[in-house]
Amino acid sequence: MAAVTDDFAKKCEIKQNDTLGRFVVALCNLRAGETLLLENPIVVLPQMGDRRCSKCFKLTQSFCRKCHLLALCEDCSNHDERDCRRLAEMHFSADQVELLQRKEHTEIQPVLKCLLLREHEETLPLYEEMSQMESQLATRRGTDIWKNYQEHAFAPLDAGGVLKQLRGSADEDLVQGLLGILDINAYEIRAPESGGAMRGLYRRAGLFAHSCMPNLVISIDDEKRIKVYANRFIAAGEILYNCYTNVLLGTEERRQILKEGKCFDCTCARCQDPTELGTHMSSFMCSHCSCTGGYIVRQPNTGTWQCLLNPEHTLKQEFVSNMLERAKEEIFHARDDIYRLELLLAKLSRLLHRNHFLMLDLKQNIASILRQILQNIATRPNKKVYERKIRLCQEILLVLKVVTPGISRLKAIALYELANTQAELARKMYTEMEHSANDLLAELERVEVMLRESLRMLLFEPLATPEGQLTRTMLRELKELQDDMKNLRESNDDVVNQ
Ligand SMILES: C[S@@+](CC[C@H](N)C(=O)[O-])C[C@H]1O[C@@H](n2cnc3c(N)ncnc32)[C@H](O)[C@@H]1O
Repeated sequence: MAAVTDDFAKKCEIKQNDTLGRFVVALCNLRAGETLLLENPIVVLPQMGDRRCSKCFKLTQSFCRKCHLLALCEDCSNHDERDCRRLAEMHFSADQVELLQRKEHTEIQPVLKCLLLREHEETLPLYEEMSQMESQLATRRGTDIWKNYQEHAFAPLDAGGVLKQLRGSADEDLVQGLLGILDINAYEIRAPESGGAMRGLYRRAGLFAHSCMPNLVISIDDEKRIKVYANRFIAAGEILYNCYTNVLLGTEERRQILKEGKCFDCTCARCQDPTELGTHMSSFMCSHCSCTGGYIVRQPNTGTWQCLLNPEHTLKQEFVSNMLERAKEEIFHARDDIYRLELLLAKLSRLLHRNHFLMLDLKQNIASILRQILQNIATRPNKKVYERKIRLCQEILLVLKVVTPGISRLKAIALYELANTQAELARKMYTEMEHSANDLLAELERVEVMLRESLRMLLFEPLATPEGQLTRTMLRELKELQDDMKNLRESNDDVVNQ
């Protein structure tokens, strides 16, 4: 059952306008890191196309043997008793069950879970609140996603006789509306299997408007409870913004995801700025010979790609789209191969700005492979491997500092990676006698500053999250670092006193 903390009522106000629909503003000044909302989900559902056990959420193709309609894996013996009983009393024929259980009709499950909220007195208020949420029904009508839901949710639910057995009426618009509400409002949550994802719908957390420069951080713990906190000081009256997409994508990509997935055009400061706040995360290098150092950016009003130094130097949209498609494909094929990734990075650096989102993607890929190499003691990596990873972390951090100012998980993790690698390199150089004890101490002092900065951001994360766990590891590592520094200082004092 969804529980909302008092924080939201005390610190937030729900407003409405023509552009945003309902949105949330701060009722009072908020400190960086201050919690605004802790909330349990109304429903937890698989991502589109997946089928998950109603009890443990593992991927499955099995169904409950009593109700026949809700998924239940072989390891679980039961799911919500009320839902099971309600569906079992509908007594579907073998043909109906066969239709409703078909592999391709995965979207039946989310619709059923939502409609079942309406069947019980206790959950009816949740259903009513959920049905107030934005569904973008009119915008989605007749689109591909509508047709997909028609085929894999409404048609089988209708033909299988489920809709007419439910308490209230349920027509095509209701089914499409519920699926729209999930697509527009649900948050991605971690699935039981590593790297997997599913969705959670929250009463209050779904009300925050979007900005590509958000002032909120969203974190969902292992119990699927959402925590929303301020990433910077927020003055009373400011609109509270979450980011619905990946901040490390370029403007066109972010806007396309928002348009297709959430049905609106983002007008935030970053989307309006052709240089993306000076980061050039979507800029091309101007290859005109008279134009060294010129960057070609997309003008948001006209959509033309023009050099900032010389506006006559332009690129055609078709060239840009094809080039990016090709680059994405090459990155995909080069994944896990550090040599190919480095070669691609060098090749693309002649076409794309060093901070272009695809360059950042490549740099993150390379940094992650370098992490694995450095963790493997047997490979005895040389100094250059550490230095390359440090350089990449620094380059990524420079961009993150602009696009995720304030408290940021991404920035905290990049800083931790940098600090860790710098500490390892300093220790290695000391062991190999390339560093004196004083050099090592100075380096570890710099690392300590970075670790503390990273920890200051991660301390707001709930413990039952990967970042919360990382915080524990970091606290231990910080203590070990401080012990090392103490020993180094003491051994220095011994030398001086002799
Ligand atoms: C998760 S809902 C937010 C709550 C919603 N406004 C409501 O009334 O229930 C997302 C929807 O809010 C609107 N929205 C959110 N952020 C927006 C923005 N920056 N610009 C325009 N519309 C926005 C869009 O209609 C979008 O589909």
